[in-house]
Amino acid sequence: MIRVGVTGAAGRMGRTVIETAGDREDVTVVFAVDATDEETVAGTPVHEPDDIGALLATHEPDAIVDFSVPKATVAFAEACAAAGVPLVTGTTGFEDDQLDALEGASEDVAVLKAANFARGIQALLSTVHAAAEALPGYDVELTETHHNGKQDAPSGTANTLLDALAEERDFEETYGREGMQPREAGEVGVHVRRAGDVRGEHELMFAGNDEVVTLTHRAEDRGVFAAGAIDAAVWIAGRDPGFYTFGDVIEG
Ligand SMILES: NC(=O)C1=CN([C@@H]2O[C@H](COP(=O)(O)OP(=O)(O)OC[C@H]3O[C@@H](n4cnc5c(N)ncnc54)[C@H](OP(=O)(O)O)[C@@H]3O)[C@@H](O)[C@H]2O)C=CC1
Ligand SMILES: O=C(O)C1=N[C@H](C(=O)O)C[C@H](O)C1
Repeated sequence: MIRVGVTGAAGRMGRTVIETAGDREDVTVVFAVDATDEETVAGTPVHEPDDIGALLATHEPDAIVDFSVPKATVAFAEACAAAGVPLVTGTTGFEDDQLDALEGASEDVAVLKAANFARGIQALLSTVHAAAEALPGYDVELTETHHNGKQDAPSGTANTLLDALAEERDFEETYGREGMQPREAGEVGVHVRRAGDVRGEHELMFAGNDEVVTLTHRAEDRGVFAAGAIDAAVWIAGRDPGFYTFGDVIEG
């Protein structure tokens, strides 16, 4: 049984992590942190972000599971590095300097960052490489859909899919189109939709002249992300410092 602290605890994902952990026997939540005014989340008392150093020292958790906002994640990573507590973060929307800060923390402690903790996305990533290799010259367009509360665009997962595609071919991204804007050779259109409470949908289309292949992942419940993040926390407990991905967890 590992002991974790949850940051961003009162958000859509943090709350789901605490609820999911309550149904598992390999993890227990020892503290929760959020900027909210709520006193508890799913029965767990919520502490202020500034308390993170003291919480790490008092509870000595095996890992932190973070779904918050980029600025807060960087502060938590620095506190984790100082306390020697591994960090698992699913937060997305980082600027380059914030990514540098996370990598800096990973010199002192294990840090695992994943834009998507659904196992299906790991399978989709492998398929992207295979499709791009098998379908040279086919046009590619990426569409992602999320709930109306999502802050960052395109999604972290969309960027991860584009990174995977970039390992196979050169392209320029174009974000939406309007007016007289025909498709340029070698571009990948990226399309962002925000509506309702869609948990997260990503579709990568490969189109030739007479055929279309679409690779689609649809998360139907946030529990799928929470389960993967908790699996990552179990995996990272006791690991050496370093910067890890969810792919490392899947590979075992
Ligand atoms: N990797 C993955 O599998 C997934 C990643 N995500 C990502 O996780 C992140 C969170 O998503 P979601 O839960 O939907 O977002 P929410 O906005 O619902 O939750 C974020 C929470 O973080 C809190 N917060 C803000 N500032 C701080 C701070 N300084 N310290 C502690 N908590 C703080 C917010 O509080 P307040 O509202 O009061 O500001 C809020 O409760 C996003 O970046 C999202 O893209 C989401 C789903 C899956
Ligand atoms: O904000 C969300 O909800 C999600 N964010 C992640 C992302 O930006 O890729 C993962 C998932 O799609 C849900």
